[in-house]
Amino acid sequence: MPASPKAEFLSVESILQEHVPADKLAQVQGVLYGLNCGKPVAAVPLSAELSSAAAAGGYDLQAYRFDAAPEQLRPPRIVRIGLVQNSIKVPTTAPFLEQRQAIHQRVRELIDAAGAAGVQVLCLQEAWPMPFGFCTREKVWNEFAESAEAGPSTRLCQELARKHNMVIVSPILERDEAHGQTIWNTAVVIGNNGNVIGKHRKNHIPRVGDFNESTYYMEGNTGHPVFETAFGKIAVNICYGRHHPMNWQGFGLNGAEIVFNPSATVGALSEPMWPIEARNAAIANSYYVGAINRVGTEVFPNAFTSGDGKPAHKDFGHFYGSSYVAAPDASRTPSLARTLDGLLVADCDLNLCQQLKDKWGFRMTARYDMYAEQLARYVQHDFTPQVIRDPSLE
Ligand SMILES: NC(=O)NCCC(=O)O
Repeated sequence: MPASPKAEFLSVESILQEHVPADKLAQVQGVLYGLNCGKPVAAVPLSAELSSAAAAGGYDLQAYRFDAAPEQLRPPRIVRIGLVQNSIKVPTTAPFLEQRQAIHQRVRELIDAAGAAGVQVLCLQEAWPMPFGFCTREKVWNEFAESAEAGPSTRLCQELARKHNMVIVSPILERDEAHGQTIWNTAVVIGNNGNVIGKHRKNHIPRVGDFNESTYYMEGNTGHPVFETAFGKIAVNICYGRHHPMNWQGFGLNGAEIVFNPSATVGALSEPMWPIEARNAAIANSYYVGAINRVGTEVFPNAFTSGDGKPAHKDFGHFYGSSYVAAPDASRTPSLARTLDGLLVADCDLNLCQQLKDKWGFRMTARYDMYAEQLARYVQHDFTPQVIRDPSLE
């Protein structure tokens, strides 16, 4: 009998490993994940202590390495990045403080593991300190919004950034006190000294499926900032922004070397798109992408409808995790599990970005002047599409 689409499985990788004969698996993986410097993306061994802590803590822990070709005039620039995906830890009916504290406790555990693994730049999932209650349209979830500069989640990340000498990207629901308590979907970038370097607000707000986020916050007003950190130039393209190639491009034009894509998305809606979009962005923009998805099924107290004629329900569907890192040379890591919390570690030689620009010349061959001219025309109210109709159709 075919498996029900509702039945959750650990990962595509685990199915391949179980069913593809060992002598064919490397070929299959070579096509699926690409080659980095002519070799499969190599796994990096982590200490036995870290592996035991992951097993005891019930989370997936994987580590890989992306190389660049040796250069004569520059040393390698290797940065160890970490992606964290986590489920909520107590039911959405629990007191909000208890919910946030339980998530904080788990994320502290995962960041401490990343610190012990030597991670230098880490990114958490979208709206990590809260359940993703935006499906409900109930405004009560706004209570989880906090100050980007001084809220409890920023303070926790500042403490951990100092402790581990780590840059931490912390995507939260932001309450902007200075502007009439406006709510934003914001990624706070905390430097390795524990300082807030800056923040980026989600540019594109979904209006699809149960992602009723436009009920809560508006399109961001921070453009495409790149944050120059002690470990490289990073940027954050929050979730639904990954469907917009020009959004990815904006971070590339500002010089990003690593773009994180903290997300919250569910299987029925987007899983076939997930392995493609971030990877394509890495290729097209000659930078690394760390794609992070929430994990687990979150059930809410009150039923809501999806506006599709189907019965009211209390959950969003399954957040399928599957976080991965994609490199500018089209190679990528395998995914973290679809059903477990996880920490993905990847060593990225940033020299690969320039090497791919030199090899493929995507930036150089782009026709920005032509695109700019078309866009300038397109945004005019009297724009008419450039269509040349076959006269024989008359
Ligand atoms: N959080 C969010 O923007 N989700 C939208 C759904 C998707 O982009 O897959």
